[in-house]
Amino acid sequence: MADFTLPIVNIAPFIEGTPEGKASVAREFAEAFETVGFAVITGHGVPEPLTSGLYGAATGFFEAPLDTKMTYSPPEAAKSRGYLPMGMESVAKTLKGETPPDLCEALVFGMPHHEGQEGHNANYYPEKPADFAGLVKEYTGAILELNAVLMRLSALALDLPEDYFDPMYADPSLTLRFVNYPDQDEDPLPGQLRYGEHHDYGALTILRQDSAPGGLEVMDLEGNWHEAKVIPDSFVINVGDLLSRWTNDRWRSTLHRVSNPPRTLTGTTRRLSMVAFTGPAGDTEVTALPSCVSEAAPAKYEPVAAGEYIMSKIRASHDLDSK
Ligand SMILES: O=C(O)CCC(=O)C(=O)O
Ligand SMILES: [Fe+2]
Repeated sequence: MADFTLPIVNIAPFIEGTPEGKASVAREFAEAFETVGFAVITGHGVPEPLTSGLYGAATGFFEAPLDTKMTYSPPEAAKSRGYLPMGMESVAKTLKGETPPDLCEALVFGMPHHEGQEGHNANYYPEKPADFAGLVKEYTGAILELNAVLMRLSALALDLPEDYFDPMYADPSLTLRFVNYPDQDEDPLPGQLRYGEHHDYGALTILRQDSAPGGLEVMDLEGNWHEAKVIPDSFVINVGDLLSRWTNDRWRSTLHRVSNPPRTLTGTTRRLSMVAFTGPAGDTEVTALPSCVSEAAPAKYEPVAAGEYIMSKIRASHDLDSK
């Protein structure tokens, strides 16, 4: 347990763009995703004041009374936007059937520039703190820029031309999920966690976590859970089911969860994460990448449309498929 660390990859040499720098970052990226399915990236170029400003705004939102927060909860059953109070979601249901609700509340945004387009609902932007909407839009732009870099890096790491994914990411998908894990005044139920074990659904997830106790844990190949240490000014990147499937399982979509803080701690253990789930345009047909199939390793999966695949996972997490 003590010696497990997620691979740390400084991507600045890729962004700066010498061929040797790019090739060496791509090798580190490939190694991380083929073995652990996670990497911690530094040198990413997202301005720290933007990230920490938004972190502060999201913290302020969750401090509002529940009835204020509920005014941002949408009417539809499978909620992929707005406020999701505690008790709404049990993410481990996607794997294990009935499980107790996760000990978190969330505020979710879809892509600002998709709002109002067919198949895309409007976002709910809190009025307070002031300029939350502006910060969300600015951060979305910065994360999409980073994601475009990461997908070019992914292409090289998968032995594809650097611009291979560009057409599928001209109009990418992005869901921004702010998650608040409150203090736990009462004992959790048996098996109840801050966020149950799960795989992410999409392509790359870009996560900013904070250093409060009761944090992200990642499963290794032997089935042991390990704490993901928090590196300042970094993002945790992981491979979701869609990207793993795209690579014909060459890259791992690794099981992870958020643990409860130890009951012995006094003082606050409240934790806030900012999670960006990214993917290609919703109508992208995801079929095994040419560099990931061979006679010895034929394609394992049927082609799927990216957007439909992710929606089916969201429905399962809300237990709607069985109703
Ligand atoms: O809060 C975290 O560190 C991870 C959250 C997570 O895994 C998710 O939202 O999918
Ligand atoms: Fe996750």
